[in-house]
Amino acid sequence: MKLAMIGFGQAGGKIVDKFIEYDRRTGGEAVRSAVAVNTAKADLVGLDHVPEENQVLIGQSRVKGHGVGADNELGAEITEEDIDEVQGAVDNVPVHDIDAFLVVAGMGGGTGSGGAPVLAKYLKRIYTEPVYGLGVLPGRDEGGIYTLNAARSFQTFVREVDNLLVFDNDAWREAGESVGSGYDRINEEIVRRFGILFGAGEVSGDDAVGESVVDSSEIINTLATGGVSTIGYAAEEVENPSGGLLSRFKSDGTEDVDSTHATNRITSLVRKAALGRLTLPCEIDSAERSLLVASGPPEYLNRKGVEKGRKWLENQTGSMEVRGGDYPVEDADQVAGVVLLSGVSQVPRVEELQEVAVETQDNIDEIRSQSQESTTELIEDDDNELDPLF
Ligand SMILES: Nc1nc2c(ncn2[C@@H]2O[C@H](COP(=O)(O)OP(=O)(O)OP(=O)(O)O)[C@@H](O)[C@H]2O)c(=O)[nH]1
Repeated sequence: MKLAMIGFGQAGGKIVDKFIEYDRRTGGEAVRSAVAVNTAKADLVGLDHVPEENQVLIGQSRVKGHGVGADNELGAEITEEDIDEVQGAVDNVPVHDIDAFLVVAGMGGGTGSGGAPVLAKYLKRIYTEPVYGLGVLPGRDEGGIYTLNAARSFQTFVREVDNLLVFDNDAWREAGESVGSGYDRINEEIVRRFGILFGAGEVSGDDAVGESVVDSSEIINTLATGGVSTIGYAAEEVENPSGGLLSRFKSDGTEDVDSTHATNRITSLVRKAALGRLTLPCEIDSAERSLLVASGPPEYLNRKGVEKGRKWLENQTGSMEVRGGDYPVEDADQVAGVVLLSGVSQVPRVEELQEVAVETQDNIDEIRSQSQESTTELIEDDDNELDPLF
């Protein structure tokens, strides 16, 4: 799937940077174009891979390159005012060559949380390609203002994008890890999961030696539910055909992979992926549609495994809208199963986020004194009443 990625705010920029690195490392081509937008100059300077001409500093007249300090109302205002500058960078995107936009942002801060929904709305007005979001939820220990930002932004972001893919930092924090210290590890996890999904729809004709390769229209159809999506992943090491003396492949190059074993491995990975830790934990039977991808050396992929995995997912989700296929990666030393659950509705974390946001409004004086940031307008604006999400 060919994507134009736009990273908004610090987390968004870092994750897009990581996606480019992942593509280069794995020979993938999912990121056709990358743009980073920020109100803080230092965050843009820290990027290694997003081309400089595609880095956009907005709000200079308001915050002088110093960021909006978790004020997401200000982040949204600045984005509206400076949307032409963002458009200037989006003009570099070869839109005829992409399948969709992906706007990536942390939901807890000010710039990404405020700006990403504004940009998504704008892109949808201008372009016919789908606009997806990748929203990162803050950890529970980040404080009230981050939760409040996330609750409000999440609501708006879901409304403005064609589908919001969600990653919950909180579900991925390791015991004893402080806020921020695990981001490198977490960002790796994000790009691995989403990278396989997006890479799967990007196998060119020449590489398509898999039995039933996933194409981008299947990903788009799965995401057409709208609402919120989550991803599961599981992998198992295997011996690669080019794996040296111990290789189980014959000297004439033909594979010697036991097909029953390969089938069972795929179905078991699909189960582990769906029942293990999701990017956003949820009840999987609340998914409207799903898609499974089996990736790895082509010799280890087979149609039967994918079919059995699909049947199992149909049973688990109670939906017949389950797509599936494989993503052959010649040099891989793992077989991986990725499950995309789209249009999920029973998500405890989102329900909790909303409750906390409502409580937060009641304790606003306390939060104001804890936060240096101006939250007044955001909280006192009557139009910002919280609506139920599901
Ligand atoms: N997964 C992940 N989450 C991050 C990372 N950096 C920040 N976050 C999360 O994203 C939220 C928003 O932070 P930032 O992206 O730094 O904020 P911003 O959008 O730049 O906004 P301001 O700094 O307020 O201008 C935080 O609450 C964290 O939960 C990162 O590298 N990876």
